[in-house]
Amino acid sequence: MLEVNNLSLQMQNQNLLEDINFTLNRGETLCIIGESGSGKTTLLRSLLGLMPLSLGSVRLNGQVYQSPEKTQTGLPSTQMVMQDPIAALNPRQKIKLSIAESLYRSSLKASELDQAIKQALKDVELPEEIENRYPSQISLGQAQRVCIARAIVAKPDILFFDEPLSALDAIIQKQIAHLLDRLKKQNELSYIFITHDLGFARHYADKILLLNHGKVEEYQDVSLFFKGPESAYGQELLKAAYILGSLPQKKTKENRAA
Ligand SMILES: Nc1ncnc2c1ncn2[C@@H]1O[C@H](COP(=O)(O)OP(=O)(O)OP(=O)(O)O)[C@@H](O)[C@H]1O
Repeated sequence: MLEVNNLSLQMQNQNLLEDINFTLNRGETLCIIGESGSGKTTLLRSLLGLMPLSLGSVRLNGQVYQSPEKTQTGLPSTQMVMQDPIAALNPRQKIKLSIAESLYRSSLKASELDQAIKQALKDVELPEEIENRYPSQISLGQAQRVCIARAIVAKPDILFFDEPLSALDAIIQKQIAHLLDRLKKQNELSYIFITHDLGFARHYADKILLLNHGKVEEYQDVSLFFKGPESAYGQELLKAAYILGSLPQKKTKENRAA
């Protein structure tokens, strides 16, 4: 579905991204990991056409959307969920309007729009009455659910997430991670996550893309990566995560289902 070929990005004579290649199929989750400054956000921004490519291409269902000759802002059938849900919502708008904005291109009648918003809130397990509140009148966890509702209401094929759980406490993180997993299975969605949380990546990813100084250190099936990364950088990263306790010891069938 999504194909990234030889993507490179230079800015101010610096190689911010170099020769990035990966694919994402329907129903797959890719986690982009790597230390701070490795180029994760830059990669996401270049996929979305917010930064121009120097080389390479981004294709969606066979069609080129980004290349040095062509920069299209926003890929069709994609939506984005950011790290800070409160900052992502307009404080002066009721939740209902924030969700409705995702459908501004659709030709839905008012009653259908209303129904789609109610269904999206139900899908993210929020009470219907939240639609009439302002962002300041809901919790952080509820706000992130609203942002997810706003993303899924447009019925995308791919959702991009930039650290969507990092602003939340552990219990809410777990609830939202489960919600995202359920929505993915129900709607056959594909996900691309930027995350520093290797425990999350091990649990939810199908594939791992490890970046270091704008280059791919590893692009691996999740189980192979966590069994033993091939690169010295990958090994060092996992070692640090085990020492700091940010990576639980073993992924088993039982705890994957938990
Ligand atoms: N518009 C820009 N012009 C020049 N350099 C940039 C630009 N945007 C990002 N960079 C540089 O690109 C590098 C990668 O930044 P990026 O934000 O992609 O890293 P990251 O892996 O997402 O980091 P973090 O995990 O801290 O969010 C950094 O050195 C940054 O300073």
